[in-house]
Amino acid sequence: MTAQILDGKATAAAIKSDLTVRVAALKDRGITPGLGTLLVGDDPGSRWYVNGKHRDCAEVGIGSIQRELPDTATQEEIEDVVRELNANPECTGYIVQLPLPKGIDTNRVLELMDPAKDADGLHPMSLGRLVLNETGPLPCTPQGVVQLLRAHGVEIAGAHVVVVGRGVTIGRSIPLLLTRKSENATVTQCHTGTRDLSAHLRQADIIVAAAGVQHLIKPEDVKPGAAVLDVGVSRDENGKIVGDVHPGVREVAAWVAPNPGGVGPMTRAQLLVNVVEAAERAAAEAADAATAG
Ligand SMILES: Nc1nc(=O)c2c([nH]1)NC[C@@H]1CN(c3ccc(C(=O)N[C@@H](CCC(=O)O)C(=O)O)cc3)C=[N+]21
Repeated sequence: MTAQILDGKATAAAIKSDLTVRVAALKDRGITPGLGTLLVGDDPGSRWYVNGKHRDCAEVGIGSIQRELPDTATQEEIEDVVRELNANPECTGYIVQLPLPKGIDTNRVLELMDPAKDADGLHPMSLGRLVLNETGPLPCTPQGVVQLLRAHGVEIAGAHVVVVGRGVTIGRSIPLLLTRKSENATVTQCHTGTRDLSAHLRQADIIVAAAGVQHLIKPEDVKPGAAVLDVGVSRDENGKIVGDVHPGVREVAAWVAPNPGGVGPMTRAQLLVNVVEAAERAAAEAADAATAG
């Protein structure tokens, strides 16, 4: 039997259709959510992602604010754009596309962002709130993984999840999300220093592969019936995307999130969720202030 597909495209489309209704409701109250992006440099992949985000915004009725700088931009020039987006009332949420050029202090840029406008969930304040179980924007790819599993009825509560990777945008925060009471998974985090990765993988009910190592997850390392999510992105000599999961895994697993077509579209959908929720929070705070005053 071949695995069923965790269909990120279809799930993202359903999320977007729900958001379209919520955006219309905000507009009725005089609020138009707007997503800002700052792209530094002209990497074609990064440009492609950023353009995709603005296409998504147009689909659900969110406004777009696009800012670009050349790859020779200085720390100060980047920070000036961040300050401008912080102050810009049309921009209710924004992202600084990563990675930034060599020599730029990325954490300083992220810390300068208004946390109320953090659409990526990667601001230190947002990550701190996640640790503290407070509400706030969630990191897009990790939350995309959770929503993709939920949408397909894959049991998370009590499951043993093995995450491979410890990058800031994905690997580090997935255990924080999945071990919340609302998810109740048990999580093992593996990385390049893990001694016997295969032994850990064979225990997993759910594998989240975010290492960026081509075909790292082999069929013989997967427990029959497991769910395997491919979040790894590398490129072959022709520039085609190659994931972390060997194609043969489809013959062993019960569920597979392919790459492309799995978690990627969910990342983009969650970005829109964060923008809409930030606008909803701001609207609720404004209404509270009005009644209090
Ligand atoms: N501040 C910031 N936030 C990010 O969220 C961010 C970033 N920087 N830098 C780069 C990574 C990468 N990323 C992807 C988003 C969507 C797809 C996606 O939709 N992929 C499609 C198509 C893939 C293709 O064909 O190229 C798919 O998986 O089906 C992929 C990758 C967001 N990132």
